Amino acid sequence: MEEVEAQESLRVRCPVCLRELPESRINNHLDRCLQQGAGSCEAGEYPQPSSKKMRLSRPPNGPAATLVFSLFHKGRGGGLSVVGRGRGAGTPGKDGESPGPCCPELGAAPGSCVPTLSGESLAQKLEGKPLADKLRPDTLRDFMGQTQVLGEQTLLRSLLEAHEIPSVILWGPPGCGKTTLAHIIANNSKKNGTRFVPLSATSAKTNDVGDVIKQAQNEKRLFKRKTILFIDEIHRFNKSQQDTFLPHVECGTVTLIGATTENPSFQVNSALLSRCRVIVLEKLSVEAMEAILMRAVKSLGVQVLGQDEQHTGSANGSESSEAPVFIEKKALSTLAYLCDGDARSGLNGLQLAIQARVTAGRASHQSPGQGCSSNGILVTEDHVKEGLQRSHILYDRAGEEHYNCISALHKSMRGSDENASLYWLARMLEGGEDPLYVARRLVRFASEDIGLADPLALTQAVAAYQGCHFIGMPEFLLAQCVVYFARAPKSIEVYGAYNNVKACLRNHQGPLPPVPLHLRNAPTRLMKDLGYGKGYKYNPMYKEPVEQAYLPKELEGMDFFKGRRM
Ligand SMILES: Nc1ncnc2c1ncn2[C@@H]1O[C@H](COP(=O)(O)OP(=O)(O)OP(=O)(O)O)[C@@H](O)[C@H]1O
Repeated sequence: MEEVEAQESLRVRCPVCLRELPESRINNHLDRCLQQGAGSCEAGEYPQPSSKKMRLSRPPNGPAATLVFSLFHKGRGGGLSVVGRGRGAGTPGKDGESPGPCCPELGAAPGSCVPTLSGESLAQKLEGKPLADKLRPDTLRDFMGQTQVLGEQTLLRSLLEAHEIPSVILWGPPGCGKTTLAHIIANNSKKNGTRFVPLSATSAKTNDVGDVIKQAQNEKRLFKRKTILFIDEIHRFNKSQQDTFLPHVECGTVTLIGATTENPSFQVNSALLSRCRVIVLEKLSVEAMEAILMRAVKSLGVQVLGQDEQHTGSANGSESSEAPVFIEKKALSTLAYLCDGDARSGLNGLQLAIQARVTAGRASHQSPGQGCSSNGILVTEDHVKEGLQRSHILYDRAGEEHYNCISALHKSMRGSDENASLYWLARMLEGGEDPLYVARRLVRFASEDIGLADPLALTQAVAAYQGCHFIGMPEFLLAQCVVYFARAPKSIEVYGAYNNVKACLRNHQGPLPPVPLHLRNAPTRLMKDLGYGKGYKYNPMYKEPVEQAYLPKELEGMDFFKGRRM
């Protein structure tokens, strides 16, 4: 009797649904949980997430495997999310296959599928989640470009086809498909029962990682099931957070997929890096972008107009009562160019342009004579340009581009190339860079690179910095300063000499030499008695140059400007 009570009081957590149960019931519960799916959980016994951030959403009649082992949800503020794979707008059908017919003739890459977006009207299709999210591909067939790492005969492709996923770091610029690729790997690996757990390093805590690891250990031990841990923006974890999963990657408890826009050699713990393959994704090519955009317009039911075609009649034979929508082919090509290899920007730009036109079309329909054509709505190249937030396209303020551009500006000024200097400045400011960030760099440049060759440069830089505080967009103010600096004579004399002093201090063996007594101030009697200030020659009292040592004895004759003793 006592033994039964003891068993009842000992509670263990089911590794599948995370529910805590008496030990005596765990085996039966597990069998049900695994064989019949989440539905086997008795009423009211559906798992409660262990952490607040953990979301377990259950597809209406989905199997347990779908509940626990899938899903991939991209969210920038995501935290730990193990999300059930519901069939929302644009989500694929069973087994990761995209619904809807394969339509290679639509201009997308051969074999690509056009997802059917839910919603009756175009306006409804454009509502809710961003188009880029709705259209995130689930299969490699719809993943465009990046053939250097995913083309036929590449290592990664063979591994994916063999369901052998090594630990990888996906490194590439924003919107090039890192999360999408991880999403595809998730779908792929689900087929052999591998769990996929996504975390976002922007909000996940070390405890969240610990929870995932614990669960992965249980899964491995009890069911021989593998876990893939996807960490978005892995560079945001500090080195010690990265250390928490290092041993578990090493012993195979989890396969790690990290995504980063930052150079992993600086941002990822070197021990971790040496256990992962680094896959470098590139900005998407214009052709790949065109294919992505083409897939998007087809999924929206928007018709593409060639150069000389007129927009008449209904788009795509739509029977809907709303006006048909057309887009110029040129508009798509321009968008593909301007989005600078960032598919998210391209798709967002397309969505904004179409949305704006549809809204304007509706308004003019209500008050005729304001530009609505009875033949339908046309989206042109200009509309698409408007829809693009250039700031998000040309320049990535948070990423590597930020450092690349400021470095290019600094070097152009140093090289006295006023055209290049202005170009890099404009590229940053037009891309939305913080003017104060540039101004601070100018202050540094004035002292490091111009120095005493033109001491006024520093005054200019500080004035430019202050000016930035006074006016909204101080581009001309900064431009003036940048051109002044590009044209100014340069001197690194002080910069070099100071570095020599720093090196001298760093390399000094033993305690630093004391300040010579004659250079010390002697405000008290005691200090005077100790010899402070004794023998000091007050220069204004002498007509001729004063012979006096100012450096410690050991450094006598040192010339930091030449970096050696005289
Ligand atoms: N290679 C691709 N093929 C098809 N669609 C893509 C591709 N890359 C990106 N996309 C589209 O762009 C959207 C954004 O891509 P994704 O989230 O994968 O970018 P990312 O590289 O992870 O960016 P970030 O670093 O900003 O998170 C996806 O939802 C998808 O619709």
